[in-house]
Amino acid sequence: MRVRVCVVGKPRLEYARLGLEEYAGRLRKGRKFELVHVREGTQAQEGERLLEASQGFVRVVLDERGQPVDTLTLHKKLTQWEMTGEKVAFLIGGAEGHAEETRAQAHWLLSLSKLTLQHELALVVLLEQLYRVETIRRGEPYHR
Ligand SMILES: C[S@@+](CC[C@H](N)C(=O)[O-])C[C@H]1O[C@@H](n2cnc3c(N)ncnc32)[C@H](O)[C@@H]1O
Repeated sequence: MRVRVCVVGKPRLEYARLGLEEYAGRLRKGRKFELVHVREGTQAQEGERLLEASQGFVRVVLDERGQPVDTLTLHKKLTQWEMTGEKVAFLIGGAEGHAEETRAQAHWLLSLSKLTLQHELALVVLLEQLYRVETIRRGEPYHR
């Protein structure tokens, strides 16, 4: 299955760059994984760019107001989409968060926690969770 992560801007923080490298590297060995950075701008411009980058994909919009899930639920959702041949895109907003229009286009509004995370940190957490799901899919002992 094709999984794309669309994120506003490129990570500037060193820890985020390292986390991104680590988990994006691991993910590229599994499912068809793509990372798309869209240019920063106004909230509306960023929203348009995120929607354009995820055209034709099931859109999972990451937002603290979304549905909180555990890793096994995320795994189940991805498996369902894989079985129906969908491509899935995860959208991470910029410093101002997502525009209302972006949220309105979500197939699923997903929360990583109730806490507001800096967007580069949210990206690293998402990638680690996608990697965790991948290891569950492959029956590897990473997830406990
Ligand atoms: C700094 S946050 C934006 C905060 C903004 N005040 C808001 O109301 O959304 C930047 C991006 O990181 C992601 N993010 C931050 N915390 C999150 C969380 N708890 N769950 C899911 N995504 C989160 C979202 O994609 C969000 O658009």
